[in-house]
Amino acid sequence: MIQLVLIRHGESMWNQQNKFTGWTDVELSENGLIEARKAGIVLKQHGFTFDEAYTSMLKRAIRTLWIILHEMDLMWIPVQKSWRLNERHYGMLQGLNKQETIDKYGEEQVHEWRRFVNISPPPLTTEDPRYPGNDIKYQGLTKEELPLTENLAGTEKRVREEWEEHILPSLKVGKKIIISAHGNTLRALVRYLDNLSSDGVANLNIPTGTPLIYEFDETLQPIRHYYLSIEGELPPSTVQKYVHDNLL
Ligand SMILES: O=C(O)[C@H](O)COP(=O)(O)O
Repeated sequence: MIQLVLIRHGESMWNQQNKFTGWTDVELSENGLIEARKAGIVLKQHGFTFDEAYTSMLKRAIRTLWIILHEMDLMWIPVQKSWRLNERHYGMLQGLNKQETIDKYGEEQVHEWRRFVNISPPPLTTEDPRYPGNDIKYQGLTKEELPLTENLAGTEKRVREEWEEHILPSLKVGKKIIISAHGNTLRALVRYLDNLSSDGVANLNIPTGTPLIYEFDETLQPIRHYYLSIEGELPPSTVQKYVHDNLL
């Protein structure tokens, strides 16, 4: 049986302030730092270890991974950072408070922007300071790869590229892998792994800082998945969703 560990970064400063974050490079909150440390302790206590790690270009996911690997004395393993694992880009919504956006545009429009696969929030212009083309982290990306906004289909496409190009080949040769990423990139991966419809993940909100363990058979077909806590396995249905997701 092959295992894969997925973890959404610990609570960020903008999760705490209920703001649309996307590619904005915000820090973890104090609570998020504690969540990341707990995740490392839980994974170590339950006998997990890793050969490789994958994360995004955003510090909230990178620092979550660093804290976990530090707790497990695994800071020496190779870490692949990729923009393809970045959170979904939220366009002009980045930096806006989620509740204020609902008050302005209505719950239905905000739900469409957040969870409809083929709907994108209003786009940035290339002059906007939030445009990734103005960020040295993304200097290697083509103009087509640099988002002004993004729908979930676009997020899924780039996550699948990273999965097929780097992560799956490593799993196939028996590498033990952890992926530290974001709410929508992990929803995209879960949808792909479990072959779910877009409706199947519309109400799936992956909690921050809680290890999600996937088990595969020898043909890399998913057998089951569960969240891991100090007490052990938690069925997905029992996991306390992240607060801000419940606000919307
Ligand atoms: O980018 C964000 O704002 C959050 O991390 C995910 O937001 P969502 O749950 O509204 O997609």
